[in-house]
Amino acid sequence: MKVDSLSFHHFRNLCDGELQASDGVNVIWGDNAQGKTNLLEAIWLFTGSRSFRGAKDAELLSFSKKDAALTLSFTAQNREQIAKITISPNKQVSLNGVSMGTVSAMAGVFCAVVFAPCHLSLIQDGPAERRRFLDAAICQVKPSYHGLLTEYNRTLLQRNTLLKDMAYHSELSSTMEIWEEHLSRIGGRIQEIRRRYLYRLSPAVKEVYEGLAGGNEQLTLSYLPGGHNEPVSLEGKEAPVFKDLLLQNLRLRRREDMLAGSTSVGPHRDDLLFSINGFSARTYGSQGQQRSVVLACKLSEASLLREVTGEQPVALLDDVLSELDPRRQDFVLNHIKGWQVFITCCDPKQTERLAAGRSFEMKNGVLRPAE
Ligand SMILES: Nc1ncnc2c1ncn2[C@@H]1O[C@H](COP(=O)(O)OP(=O)(O)OP(=O)(O)O)[C@@H](O)[C@H]1O
Repeated sequence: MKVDSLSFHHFRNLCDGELQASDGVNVIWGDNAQGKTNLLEAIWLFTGSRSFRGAKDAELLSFSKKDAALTLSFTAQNREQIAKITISPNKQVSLNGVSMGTVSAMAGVFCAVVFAPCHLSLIQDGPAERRRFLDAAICQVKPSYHGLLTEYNRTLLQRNTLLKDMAYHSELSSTMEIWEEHLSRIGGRIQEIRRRYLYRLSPAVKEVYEGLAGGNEQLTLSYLPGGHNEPVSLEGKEAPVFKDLLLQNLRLRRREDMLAGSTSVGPHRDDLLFSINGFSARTYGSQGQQRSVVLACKLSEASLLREVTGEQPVALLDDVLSELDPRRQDFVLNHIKGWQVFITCCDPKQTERLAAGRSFEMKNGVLRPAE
């Protein structure tokens, strides 16, 4: 998978222009607030996922503009393809001249992994961030998963509404049974898919982390399904029957849930736990350790994506090297050799150890090949 070129029109602070990418490393350097991250965000949108900064579509338009467009020429499955995203203010996509509707249609067509400083929230924030990471990663290897999540959220909403109505209409309990069975069927499937994904991701994350840390630290990743008291093992292939456990828990907690007016168990309460040498990375990890955990997740996500799709995803690395000591920096730079990489930094000297590629300066939204 590689980006050949990207053109942008009225996108954030970027002045209309085009990036002609190298197949190897593309360094985009410049001072703060010049538009480097905006450029990575523009490429990322072609994966079909939401902005990695959580931006709403309208925020992607240049101030005071009513529409924007991005055109990506890329090579996937040995074929040159062209995708175009128009934002006015909702995003629509066309692929090779055919309208595909919403950008989620690009899931699995163009693949990338992104690391941005805001992704430290994967460790530092609550479980929702970790679920978001997991879901976005799974969607890239299994695009139909997106539909399952939508169906789950719709059914969850039905149960929550019914919980409130049941307080006044006890006769609704048989309807509740039906919704709970449906919810546990879809929810159990989501948990099974998440566990299977983590079972494959976990060894790679451990290995990359231990490489980053120079073999002095051990990282453990565990999956805690919403409603379970203990994490489920990611070591063996044996997995609990999530569907049955979820149905049991939904019935068991129905009264409590009625009082709370919301559902307390299910994949919308899942969490991932990271521990370094047995201690929670969230509670005890240093900045550098937390950054390394997130990086290990992102780099491993890319390896898994390549295993599943046969294509090496494009790596988008925003300000990845800061706060890492030289040994950790070297590990990152060596690990990504051979990938197509877009890496931003303020000081291009930081990336001198990378293989040859192209370097661009970003200044006030103007992108120029650097001398
Ligand atoms: N919708 C928009 N329209 C115009 N300008 C915008 C829009 N959204 C963000 N900006 C501007 O883009 C600039 C930030 O760009 P970006 O986040 O890409 O910076 P950066 O070069 O990555 O900086 P840093 O090194 O600090 O991360 C800010 O000056 C911001 O005001």
